[in-house]
Amino acid sequence: MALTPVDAALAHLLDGAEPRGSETVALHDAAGRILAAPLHALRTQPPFDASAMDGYAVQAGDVANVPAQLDVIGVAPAGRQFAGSVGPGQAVRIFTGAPVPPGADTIAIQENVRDLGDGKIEVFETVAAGRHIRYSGLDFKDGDRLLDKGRLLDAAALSLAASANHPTVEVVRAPLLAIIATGDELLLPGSTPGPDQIISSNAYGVAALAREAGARVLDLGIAPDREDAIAALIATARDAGADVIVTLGGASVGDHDFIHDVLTGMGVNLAFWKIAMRPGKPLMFGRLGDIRCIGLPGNPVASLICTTLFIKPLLAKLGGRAYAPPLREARLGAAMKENDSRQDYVRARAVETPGGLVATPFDVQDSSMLRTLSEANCAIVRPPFAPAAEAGDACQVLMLR
Ligand SMILES: Nc1nc2c(c(=O)[nH]1)N[C@H]1C(S)=C(S)[C@@H](COP(=O)(O)OP(=O)(O)OC[C@H]3O[C@@H](n4cnc5c(N)ncnc54)[C@H](O)[C@@H]3O)O[C@H]1N2
Ligand code: MOO
Repeated sequence: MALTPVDAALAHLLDGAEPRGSETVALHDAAGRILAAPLHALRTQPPFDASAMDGYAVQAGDVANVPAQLDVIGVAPAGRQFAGSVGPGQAVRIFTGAPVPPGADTIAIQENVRDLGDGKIEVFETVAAGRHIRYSGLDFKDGDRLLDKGRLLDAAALSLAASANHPTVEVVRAPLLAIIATGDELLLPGSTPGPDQIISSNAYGVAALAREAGARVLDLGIAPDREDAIAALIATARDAGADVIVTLGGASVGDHDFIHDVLTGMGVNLAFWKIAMRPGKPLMFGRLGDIRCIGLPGNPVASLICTTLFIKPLLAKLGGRAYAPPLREARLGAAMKENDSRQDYVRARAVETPGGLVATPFDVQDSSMLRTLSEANCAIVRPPFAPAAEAGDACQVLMLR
């Protein structure tokens, strides 16, 4: 079977992926979530003409010529409006956020006022009508559409929703990703490995990337290299309501690589198996009913690069989010040899220079090496059949951090 090109593989994954339902959450639980419906104001803000400063509510005509003496007839703190109205020659002591009393049309800030005692003040700076007044509805009016469907609920959006008097918001249901590691050689971190055993690492990075895309994660642990054991965990994931099931390892063609047979045996119609990419060649994808099933290669670097390029965009789309892997233009810091038929993601270190970003590939690119992946901050993208390139040549990089 021909290797599926990277773009075609991604298109298969994203085909038909849409948000699945919504849920109501309290504002404090809504940070980072995606609005499932437009949000409208349930009130007007400010609901009255409000003073923007501490000072005195006055008539502008009274302070056109200064100094001007006025009688203070009352007080208006925030939350308690002055009951009367302000007439000529009169002032009301007012504080930021308080309703401007009827009759007053401007605010003399207290820095420009001298208290003469006996309820009298002297204003010694003129103030134009309308100064320091926030008119009713300045921010928003009852019924205004404040936030669009699909909006990420960041700090400003959450405070706005609260201000508009919403105690809860309707957000897109976060997709559930189930992760199943496979392999007789694997043990959980913290175990004491036997001489032929290693520690299962891939699930932790895959889960972290999935959460960055807004997904919930169900880590189902490790299945031994037995078809019935792997199938049982896939059934557990399905019963738990997973939107996406990811298996780690067993995706290739060895005698102990069962994922292909397990998935097809459970009725998954594979859209592709094996892609024109390095690392990541054995990737496979298909659907079990509504559930997207992805067989990730076991090599740790392959599993994380594939998650970045394929699973993050899928989870983002299922969660109603905009996401594209972060690609940047750069220049090579070292020569690279010509590429073969697979799109190569070459771990590299990129630095900002006055002439732009310069990416230098690491010498050793074995896809088992997590230390180099954690030292890399990008992967140089080498398209299929890219010719040999010199240091200084333009290239594209996938930023990893
Ligand atoms: N004859 C061929 N052999 C291989 C091919 C091929 O095309 N023909 N492809 C190679 C490539 S590329 C990759 S990638 C690997 C991936 O194979 P599998 O998906 O079947 O992965 P495993 O064989 O199960 O494991 C590979 C490697 O990764 C380790 N591993 C697996 N799971 C984990 C985990 N959860 N955490 C940490 N490490 C894990 C496993 O112990 C192996 O060392 O196949 C090549 N072979
Ligand atoms: O996906 Mo494999 O890592 O090319 O080693």
